[in-house]
Amino acid sequence: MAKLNFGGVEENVVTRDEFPLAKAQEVLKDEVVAVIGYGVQGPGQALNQKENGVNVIVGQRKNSKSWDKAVSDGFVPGETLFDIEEALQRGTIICYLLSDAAQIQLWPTVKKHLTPGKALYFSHGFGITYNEQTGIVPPKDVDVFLVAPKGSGTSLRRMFLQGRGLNSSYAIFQDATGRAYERVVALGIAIGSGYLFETDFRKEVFSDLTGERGTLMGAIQGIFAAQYQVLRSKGHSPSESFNETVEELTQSLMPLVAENGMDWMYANCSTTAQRGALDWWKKFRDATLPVFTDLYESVAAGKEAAKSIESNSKPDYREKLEVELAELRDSEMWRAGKTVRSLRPENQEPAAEENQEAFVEAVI
Ligand SMILES: NC(=O)c1ccc[n+]([C@@H]2O[C@H](COP(=O)([O-])OP(=O)(O)OC[C@H]3O[C@@H](n4cnc5c(N)ncnc54)[C@H](O)[C@@H]3O)[C@@H](O)[C@H]2O)c1
Ligand SMILES: CC(C)(O)[C@@H](O)C(=O)O
Ligand SMILES: [Mg+2]
Ligand SMILES: [Mg+2]
Repeated sequence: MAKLNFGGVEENVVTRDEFPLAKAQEVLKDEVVAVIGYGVQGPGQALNQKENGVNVIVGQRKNSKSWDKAVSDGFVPGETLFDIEEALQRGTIICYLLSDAAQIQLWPTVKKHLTPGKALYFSHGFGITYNEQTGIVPPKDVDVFLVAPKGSGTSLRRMFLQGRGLNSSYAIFQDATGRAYERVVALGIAIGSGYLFETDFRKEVFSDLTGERGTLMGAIQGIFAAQYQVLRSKGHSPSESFNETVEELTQSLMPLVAENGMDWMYANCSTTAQRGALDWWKKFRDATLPVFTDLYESVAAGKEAAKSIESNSKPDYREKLEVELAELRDSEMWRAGKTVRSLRPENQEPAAEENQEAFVEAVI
């Protein structure tokens, strides 16, 4: 394992140089990897493994949209696609990729098939860390580990197809066979990770829940909404407000941050912009610090897990989520965004004009 220096702190990292795909294939050659669940992570992880030469099968409820998707992705019923219980029985490594709430419901069935020497794989520390709420307590004679891609399953698949790799964390909770390390790292490489950094189950779930509620998803929408509201209330048009809040960030400035860091993005903006950003960023940090602290405490106390379990275990949770997503989609800001996206030259097609017209009608 390589030790790399991250801003002055040494950490364990597994790279593809050190653990190439051929080594992963060798480690996994006698395994049957059963991917249980074919939602967002399931397809990315299953297809990448399959194309990386791993013996992978999918377990999914029959008569579901995800079952049909697995078929159209090339998994063959009775050969590489089975109902969940049969896949659990056939698999030597169980990749538990149902939604975190569904993992609770199905746990008694999964547990039944965890015979000695098998491995239980997660992509989140949720089920194990919050086991008082989930009831997920694996038998002692199986390996238990995780590989958590740091991004959407959609990105995992897209980056794989582009010859790139999404980074993932990995953690071992239980090493019953003495092979947990090589198994988890081999899986991490096989699903298409660019590299793997070490964590534990608790840290993975605490950081992940904080990140998605914070800067990655919750905070970013909150900051967008606040700035957009101020600009609109001061008489700026939707197109100007959206461009100055979202479009410029995603299309122009974030790619520069991704490439070479914040100071480099700043250095590629005017000295006027740099002066202002350097003056204001600490005010934003100080204003949001208490919110982030509350958020972390809520995560660490298990309150965020409880809320997710409670709402996502209801039979109509998909419909309820869809109502809330529609609220975002139907807000003026994101309707303006739809028009703005349609105007990108690469998206120019006749439909763009319809969008423009629809938006003009809706806003004026
Ligand atoms: N979505 C992501 O990109 C992402 C990223 C990193 C980690 N993760 C983690 O990966 C795991 C899987 O997440 P996901 O977002 O892919 O899940 P998901 O919400 O897309 O659901 C996965 C599958 O669960 C099935 N399912 C739902 N309820 C069920 C039930 N009661 N019985 C049987 N099947 C049921 C669905 O049909 C679907 O195929 C979770 O632990 C999640 O936290 C997800
Ligand atoms: C893709 C995310 C936000 O990183 C993941 O954590 C999830 O839960 O979907
Ligand atoms: Mg998450
Ligand atoms: Mg995440």
